Amino acid sequence: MIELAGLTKRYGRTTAVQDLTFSVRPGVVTGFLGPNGSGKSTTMRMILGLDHPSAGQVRIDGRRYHQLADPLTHIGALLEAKAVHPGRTAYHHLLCLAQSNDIPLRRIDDVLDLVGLAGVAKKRPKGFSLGMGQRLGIASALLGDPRILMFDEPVNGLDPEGIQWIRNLMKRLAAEGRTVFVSSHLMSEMALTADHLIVIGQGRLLADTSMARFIEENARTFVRVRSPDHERLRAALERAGGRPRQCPDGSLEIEDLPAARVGELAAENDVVLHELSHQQASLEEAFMRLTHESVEYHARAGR
Ligand SMILES: Nc1ncnc2c1ncn2[C@@H]1O[C@H](COP(=O)(O)OP(=O)(O)OP(=O)(O)O)[C@@H](O)[C@H]1O
Repeated sequence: MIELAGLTKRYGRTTAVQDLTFSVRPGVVTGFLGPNGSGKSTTMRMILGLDHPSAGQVRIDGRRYHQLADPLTHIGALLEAKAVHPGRTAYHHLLCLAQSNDIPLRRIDDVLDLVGLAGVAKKRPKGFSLGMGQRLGIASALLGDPRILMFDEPVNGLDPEGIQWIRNLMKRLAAEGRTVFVSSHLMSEMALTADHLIVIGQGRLLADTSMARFIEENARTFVRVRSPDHERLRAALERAGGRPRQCPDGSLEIEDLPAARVGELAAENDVVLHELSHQQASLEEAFMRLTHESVEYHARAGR
């Protein structure tokens, strides 16, 4: 478990992170979302003890990062995929990490296998593709077999196969009972991966909730209906207490009647339907609504 209490970071006049209090729990993938510059990387660096908080604290399984005897066996992280010595082979890179953290050397082959890099273990990372670099970063994070994993933008720049591989890996790690904390700008990907969400804006906590609840609370769901006889349909919907909205494409949107009721009303009134669909709001829409103000603030400040 990762626990943040009143975590704050100021850089001169900029407050990058302000009074963040939340916990990241084991057994689920927790997504970490926020607009550009909202403080995600700064928060992650403080969790790893790479940045010193101006106020507040972070606990990793109840202890500060610097109090952990062999940190890599408690928490593994991928922050900068390219933070690898270019002159060392993939194997040698992992060997240095294992030796300096008292990790059994057999773990090197295990993680190389796990991330699919066994065949290039003796190659230097400077020739690696972006996807291979990410895999080596993930191998480093997994080397100490930690119960907590943290990934900053792990799918950045990856192809669909690489993205799917990382998604399945995260889910598997969480299913093993580990704590998985991951940031991403790809909303559609986050919607498929995360069970729980932490959302920040301008360094402050905006939401700490399940994925389903976040979407339900921050985005609109409605029924879309299309008919060649939409005036009669509209009248029937209004008689039933609905308030259909006419869209420019000729369809009607109804927020206050369920799809089944709209279908029944159409049948009762002999109205032909060309479309009847429940429109599920997306994570992206929910995120945009919630963070709109912080983005606006930045745009105004920029001007
Ligand atoms: N070392 C630093 N010195 C000064 N300001 C910094 C430093 N690191 C971050 N900041 C500022 O703190 C704020 C938060 O930055 P941070 O990189 O944590 O955001 P982020 O959410 O990770 O952004 P992105 O999604 O763009 O990666 C920004 O205003 C940034 O300019």
